[in-house]
Amino acid sequence: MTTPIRFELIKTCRQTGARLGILHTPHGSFETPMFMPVGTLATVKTLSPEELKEMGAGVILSNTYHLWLRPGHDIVEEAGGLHAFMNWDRGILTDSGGFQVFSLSEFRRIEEEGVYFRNHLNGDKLFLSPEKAVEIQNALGADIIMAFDECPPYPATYEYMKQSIERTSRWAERCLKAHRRPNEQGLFGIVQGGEYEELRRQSARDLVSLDFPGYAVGGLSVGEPKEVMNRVLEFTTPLLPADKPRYLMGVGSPDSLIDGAIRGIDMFDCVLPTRIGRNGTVMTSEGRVVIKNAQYARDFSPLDPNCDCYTCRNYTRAYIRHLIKCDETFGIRLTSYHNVYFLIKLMEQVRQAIREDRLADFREEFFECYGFNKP
Ligand SMILES: Cc1cccc2c(=O)nc(N)[nH]c12
Repeated sequence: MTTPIRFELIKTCRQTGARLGILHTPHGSFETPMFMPVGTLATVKTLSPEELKEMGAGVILSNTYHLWLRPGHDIVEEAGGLHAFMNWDRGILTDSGGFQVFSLSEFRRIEEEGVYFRNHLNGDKLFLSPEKAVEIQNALGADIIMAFDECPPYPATYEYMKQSIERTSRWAERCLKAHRRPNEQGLFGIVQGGEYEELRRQSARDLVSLDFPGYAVGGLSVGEPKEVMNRVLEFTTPLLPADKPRYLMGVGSPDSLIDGAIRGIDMFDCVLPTRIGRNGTVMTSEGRVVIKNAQYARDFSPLDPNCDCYTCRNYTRAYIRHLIKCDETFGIRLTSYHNVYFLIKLMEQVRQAIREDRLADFREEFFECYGFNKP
């Protein structure tokens, strides 16, 4: 069987153990560690594929649950799959829908066969199973698809977590059996187990024994403190094969991307840049800027003096503040463009620091400027 997804390890940072790699996919090869912008409904909100390409995006996300409901995976399949439908010819990854069911829908019941819940748009009763989640993703045609998992709430008891990861492992095996296009779409397993090292070990052991082409660390970025996330990564990533990609789901903020890379993560995704961009908050090399604040009314400097993106080269804080205050759509396009660009460029700096074996030094410099070390 030809593997559609291959991870090439280029080097390991001597200072931190972070990895520099290349993720080879049927739609191109992309350097890691990488940030993947989220385009839930087949669009990275307000940004065009050309803009995403010019900023260097390689793999973008879309979502099984949402596209199943609207427009329907059958329509996307008839369009020729997600790449044709959204005019994106680089990499696409779809999440399996499990997480969205738990975070979006009311009234849900989890059974061995799958999850019963209500459509968050109209209240209709729905059922999603490992087989259905893979069928939808096979129709959508992403290069990387995710196993159907339960992302337990945080915190969860050891007992609840144990029965949850054992079911998630059984679901993962069912996903592998249901996968119709293993030569074109790489199916990743999702390691769960919360903050319990023993359960993370058991989940990783189960999934690695099924030999997935890649692995995600799930169940994080669900409200746990950052030190819990970092501790869980410290004992989880070493359990995963060094020659396979490691994807930390739903992360994240600039500091979490750096700390995740240091702990051996290769791929990240998060709605943060476009979500906070839509309410006028931007990430800059000197920390977050809430552009609506009155202090920027006459500030004719760029959002970020150290950024060379389209927004920062052409517009001022005063102008962008004006647009956001007036609910002008162009305003959130400018903030979203800058925020996605900021995280993609941050990962370029992380990769360069790995090449130079100085990611720990880079972390200190970045945290100092960004304000994470400030009391
Ligand atoms: C999107 C996301 C964020 C955070 C965690 C998870 C998870 O555990 N499982 C899935 N399928 N998705 C997740």
